[in-house]
Amino acid sequence: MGTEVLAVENVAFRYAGVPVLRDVNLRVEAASTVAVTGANGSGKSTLLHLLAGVEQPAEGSVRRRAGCRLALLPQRTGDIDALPLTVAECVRIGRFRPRRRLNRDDRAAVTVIMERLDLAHLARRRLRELSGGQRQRALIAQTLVQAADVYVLDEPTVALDATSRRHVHDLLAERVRAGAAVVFASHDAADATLADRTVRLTGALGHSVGDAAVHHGP
Ligand SMILES: Nc1ncnc2c1ncn2[C@@H]1O[C@H](COP(=O)(O)OP(=O)(O)OP(=O)(O)O)[C@@H](O)[C@H]1O
Repeated sequence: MGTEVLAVENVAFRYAGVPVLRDVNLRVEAASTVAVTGANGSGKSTLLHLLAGVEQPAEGSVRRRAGCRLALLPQRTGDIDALPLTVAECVRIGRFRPRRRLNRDDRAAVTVIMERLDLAHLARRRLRELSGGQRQRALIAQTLVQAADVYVLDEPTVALDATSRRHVHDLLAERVRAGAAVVFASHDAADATLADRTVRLTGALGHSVGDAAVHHGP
């Protein structure tokens, strides 16, 4: 077994008393990929928020390895579109540290990720002037430019064309080969074939109670 970076044990979660997840168990190891699948409303985003510490479980525990650096790509909301940010500024935010200017490594990482995600020609364009897929690429770049031990991505490729999707898959595979863990949500079962392990949230009774079934291997 690999080194554990994140673990979810017997977790339950409720929004204002309404159960969304129960009995969820998940172990995330370094240098591995975990897919979280399930229908709309089954609790994928909620589970990712618990992993990232954005939400706290009602029951059970979420453990993160000490010092674990986590980069989160939230599911797209309209909020970001209203910000007066250029693509380059959006990506640089991924390297932001309080009271420190971006150094040469930071700037090089920004340049590389923008090239890899075909964003260089859009660097000065404002996010709100972009197509949905272009904007999603900018946000993925902001996440992947971070030096993280775990990348948690909520439906990263949902708005992307086949070429961009392949670029993102290649980048994620590289991060894993370099020792990071990747956890991503998808409602596309085919995406799960990319993962070493899949957590399927079944949304029992067709509504919002998700049970996790963990399968090993693609
Ligand atoms: N802030 C909230 N307050 C109350 N209920 C919420 C909130 N966010 C999500 N829910 C509910 O929790 C359930 C799980 O939502 P979640 O967003 O985790 O699902 P999902 O699997 O990510 O869905 P999708 O595939 O549509 O993105 C849904 O029934 C949803 O209505």
